[in-house]
Amino acid sequence: MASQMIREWAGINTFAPATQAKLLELLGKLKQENVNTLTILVMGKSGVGKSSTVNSVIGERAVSINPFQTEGVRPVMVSRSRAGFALNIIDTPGIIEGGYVNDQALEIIKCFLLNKTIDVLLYVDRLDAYRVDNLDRLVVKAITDSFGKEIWNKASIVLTHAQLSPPDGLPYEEFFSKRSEALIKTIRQAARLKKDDSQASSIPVILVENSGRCNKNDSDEKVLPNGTTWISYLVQRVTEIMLNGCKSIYVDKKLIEGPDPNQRGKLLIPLIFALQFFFVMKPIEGAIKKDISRESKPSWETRDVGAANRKF
Ligand SMILES: Nc1nc2c(ncn2[C@@H]2O[C@H](COP(=O)(O)OP(=O)(O)OP(=O)(O)O)[C@@H](O)[C@H]2O)c(=O)[nH]1
Repeated sequence: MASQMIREWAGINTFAPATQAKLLELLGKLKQENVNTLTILVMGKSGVGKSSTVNSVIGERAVSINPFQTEGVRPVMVSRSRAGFALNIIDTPGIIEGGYVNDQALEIIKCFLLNKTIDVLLYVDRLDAYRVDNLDRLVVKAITDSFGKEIWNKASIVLTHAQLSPPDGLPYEEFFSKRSEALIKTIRQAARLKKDDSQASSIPVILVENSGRCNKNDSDEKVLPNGTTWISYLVQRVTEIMLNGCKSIYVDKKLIEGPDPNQRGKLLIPLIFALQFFFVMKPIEGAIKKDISRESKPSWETRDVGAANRKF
């Protein structure tokens, strides 16, 4: 029923014909694999370009953009359908406020996601930020604590403001690769991903330029300084993540609330009692018995016993 209410994805017609053709080909590939719905969650710090990226991908101004960081805004799900395929993109507000994770904002996002399935997470940041700081770690940790480590198997980093000239004459690719490595390292550390976690070493990084001044190639497609036609590249990477064999994340009550504190450790109680009995009670009992058997009776006790015997 919900799919009947989804608006047609008309924004795709605003893209260059070459981009449209690639997107429709990718949607066809998903449908071939029996994927008819794709839900993308967009998260990141405030003002990094999350909403702008949603609008760029949808091809219309579906969510509002604010040049000033907005706090306390609710998540928004933009749904569009095309040829029987439903695309949902969930835009979320930044979760950092005053240098800390805003728990209330995080709770609102989690409640919004209840009973939804996250197929792909786009973790958005800016390419033109020159270092990774504690805020990045806090956001990554909050995402991991909320949806589990597995969310990173379904994630990609998105770096906006990608039409830049790197500082100090650094080649574009070198700057991009250094920025990506720093962010991937931070995600691995903050999310505590181990080397054998399937996607830990290969979180894809997608470059995005949301500005209307983004360059275009001869086919009128939006193109980055490294020659990537980024809209179709983004959808291609998203398709690959969708089909990468790792499970999508279903957000249920248990995931949001964490394990039931009343159940936590309940199974360990008999084991703890058994250990206490064998390794604490028994040795103490043994020691007491040994002590009693070794005890030499005091002379007054022996004397009294002798006197008492004589009386009888
Ligand atoms: N030049 C350039 N500007 C961008 C790009 N992406 C976003 N912006 C600008 O950055 C500002 C913030 O963008 P938003 O899309 O509102 O960022 P957000 O992450 O959704 O922000 P919050 O909703 O506050 O968390 C706006 O002024 C955008 O126009 C980009 O790729 N290039």
